[in-house]
Amino acid sequence: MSAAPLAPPSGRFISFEGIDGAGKSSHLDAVAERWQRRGLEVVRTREPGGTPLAETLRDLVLHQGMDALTEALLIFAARRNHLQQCIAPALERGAVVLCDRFTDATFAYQGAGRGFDLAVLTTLESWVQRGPGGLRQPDLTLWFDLDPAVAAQRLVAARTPDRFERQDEAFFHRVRDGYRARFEAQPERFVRIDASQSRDQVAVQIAAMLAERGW
Ligand SMILES: Nc1ncnc2c1ncn2[C@@H]1O[C@H](COP(=O)(O)OP(=O)(O)OP(=O)(O)O)[C@@H](O)[C@H]1O
Ligand SMILES: Cc1cn([C@H]2C[C@H](O)[C@@H](COP(=O)(O)O)O2)c(=O)[nH]c1=O
Repeated sequence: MSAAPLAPPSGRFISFEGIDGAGKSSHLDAVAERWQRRGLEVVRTREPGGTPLAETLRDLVLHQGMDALTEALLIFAARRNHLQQCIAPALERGAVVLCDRFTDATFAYQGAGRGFDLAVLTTLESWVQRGPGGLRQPDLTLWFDLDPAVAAQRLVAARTPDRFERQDEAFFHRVRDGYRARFEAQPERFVRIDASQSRDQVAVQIAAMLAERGW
């Protein structure tokens, strides 16, 4: 008997998460190409960013000094605009949305990394992400889990660091712990990817995870 045909995940919202340098972006592109080859509309986007307004806010957040509350408010303002202008319309059209980071990053970076009040983040999340169907969250989140020391080595050669990438290793240990806490709290939404492996081995993990879902 032949296997059931693969059904690409129309109208699904998939986020890619992890500390800086974990390897998300490379694999997001590969997943997008896989589904585009099958004729699916794929929207590749990122946070902060994804719309002209949100990209302007991204530039401020990544390059201007500010306190933690200002940072959190700008990130959620960018997210609100991104959800309204880009993500929600794409999902309604039946596209699959692949987003390089979403709100788990805010809980990991602003919450665990900066020590910002998690209750305030939860309130902002509910204001910004509430829609007709309830709180908008990714359907699936791929967490690229990597030791911060390894991520830092990968990034050294890659580019000039922004405000977050200049943080010390202790900051990224806290961010990683923040991601782990999200992963443990919502195991049904998350898949942990062992990002310490080679690019090819990481691609195999992702392919296996997609195959499990028939995607
Ligand atoms: N499995 C891997 N092994 C070794 N190097 C890798 C691996 N995956 C990615 N890299 C390299 O590490 C660097 C960071 O990768 P990438 O930009 O995909 O990470 P990222 O998680 O998207 O980072 P950021 O969030 O900071 O943009 C790049 O130079 C990339 O070529
Ligand atoms: C969504 C989001 C992002 N950040 C930080 C994490 C990264 O250091 C940068 C984005 O850069 P990338 O190269 O596109 O990964 O922004 C954050 O602190 N909080 C967030 O909610």
